[in-house]
Amino acid sequence: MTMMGGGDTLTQLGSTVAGIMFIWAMFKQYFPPELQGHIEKYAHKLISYVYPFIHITFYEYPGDGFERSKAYAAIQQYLSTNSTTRAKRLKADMMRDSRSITLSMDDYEEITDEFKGIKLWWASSKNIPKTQVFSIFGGGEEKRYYKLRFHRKHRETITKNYLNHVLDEGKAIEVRARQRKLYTNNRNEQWVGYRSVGFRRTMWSHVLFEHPATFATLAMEPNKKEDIINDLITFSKAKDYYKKVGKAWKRGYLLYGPPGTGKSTMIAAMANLLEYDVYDLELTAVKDNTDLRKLLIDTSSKSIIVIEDIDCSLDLTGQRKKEKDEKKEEEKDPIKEKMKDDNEKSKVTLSGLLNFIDGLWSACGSERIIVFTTNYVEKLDPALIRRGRMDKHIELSYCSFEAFKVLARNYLDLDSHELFAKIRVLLEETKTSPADVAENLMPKSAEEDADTCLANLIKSIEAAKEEARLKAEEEARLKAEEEEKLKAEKEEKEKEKEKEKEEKSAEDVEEKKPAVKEVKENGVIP
Ligand SMILES: Nc1ncnc2c1ncn2[C@@H]1O[C@H](COP(=O)(O)OP(=O)(O)OP(=O)(O)O)[C@@H](O)[C@H]1O
Ligand SMILES: [Mg+2]
Repeated sequence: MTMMGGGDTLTQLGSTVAGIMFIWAMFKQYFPPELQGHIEKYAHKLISYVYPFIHITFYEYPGDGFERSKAYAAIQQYLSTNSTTRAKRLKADMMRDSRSITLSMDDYEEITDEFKGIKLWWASSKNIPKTQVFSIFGGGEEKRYYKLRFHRKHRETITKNYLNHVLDEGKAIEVRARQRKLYTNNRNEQWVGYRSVGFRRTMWSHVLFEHPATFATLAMEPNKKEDIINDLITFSKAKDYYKKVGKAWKRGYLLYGPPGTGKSTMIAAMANLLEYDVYDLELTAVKDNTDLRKLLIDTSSKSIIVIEDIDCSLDLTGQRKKEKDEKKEEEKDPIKEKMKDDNEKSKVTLSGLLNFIDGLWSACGSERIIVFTTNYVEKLDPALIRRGRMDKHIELSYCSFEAFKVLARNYLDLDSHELFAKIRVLLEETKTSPADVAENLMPKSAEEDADTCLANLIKSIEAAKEEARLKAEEEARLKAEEEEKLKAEKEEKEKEKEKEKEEKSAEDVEEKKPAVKEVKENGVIP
């Protein structure tokens, strides 16, 4: 492969011509205007004859310079895979958020590329400004750019096809190499902080997403699991379908069930299956509906937006009422006031949240999954979880025998064991969460083997069973006592009523007597 193509001599020629043009610009005032026109016309002809190339420059930070150009990033990816075998001087770099070293073309290096038999030259370079401006975010002091050079007769093909090819290819490489991220939303005040130093607002902070959970390790009935996996994969491939039916390309999942049944684990498994980023939205840190919308707009496609324990984050009307009451008592205490300011309550309303999920704004960006988790599905507003908002409702419940088998395989590499039958019966009788089962199956010391772990599990379930039995007994006893008490009270009341009745009838008799006497006295009785 050629490193410095035939274009190199032409480049030199080009700069010579440019030099001549510069001198011409200085002296042209001494020529009469008609002659000027003639000279320029022929000069341009001459230039295009000896220098038939077109240059296109792609800056890393175009425009105001805060946002890195997407085209530059894509070209960098494209060239780094295409150039490492060809360029002599390479630059090793630890890409942001990546753990491995990536190689790219060093500054002032040039490589050739070929597209449909057309030869092109890519050069990387940078402008160093005369005044050094300090910038902590890079991109401020040096302006890096890539320059593409090609023969002008290929203009059509290059601008229409080749550039698209480079951008698409670059993006695809980026997606393949990308490290997935777990984001969480910052409090509103922190956005302003970032803005004041001239960096673009960051509403989300992130770390690398490295949760090891997969659907293979998730304990759940196999057919239910299969169903969810199919649903997710169908969704991720349904771009054209969603377009056809006129729906935004997104899907809502509601995960509900008791604590420790794998709701959070399932979200991680979903992200790993589809290779999506995860946005963990903390609703209580969102100031109001407008901020909620801004957060939504700032999420990327191919992502899962998660709101955990939605029933707790969304105590909407009650929350504000309580705040007012508290204010009266605390007004004189400055420390408490300050503390309250710090955890100022969110003013996100139910309608704000509904809009977040399927309002007009939710359609910007695509390929997004929204997941709610809750322990109490019955507490949620029906509007929030109706189909169309939360399309699929998934119940995660206590550990079944099938789910136990998955855990036994994960934790102990066991497919069967003589104790399985006993465990099956116990699991059917007692509500045990997969988290509890998993905890017991994990060896606690080097001496513990599968047998001891299973025995531990049995012991633990039996203890839980005993506890549940005692609790049920206690409850039954309390209930019986309560009933007894109620019955006694009722009897007491009835007795009292009886007594009242008797007294009343006795009084009536007393009252009637004088009336008769009176009548008799008047002598009206027949
Ligand atoms: N179905 C499951 N399959 C495999 N592991 C599970 C499962 N359920 C729970 N676990 C284990 O138990 C732990 C707790 O589970 P997880 O955090 O997913 O529960 P959760 O349903 O989100 O609970 P909560 O409602 O309290 O948030 C996990 O670390 C995981 O190892
Ligand atoms: Mg959870």
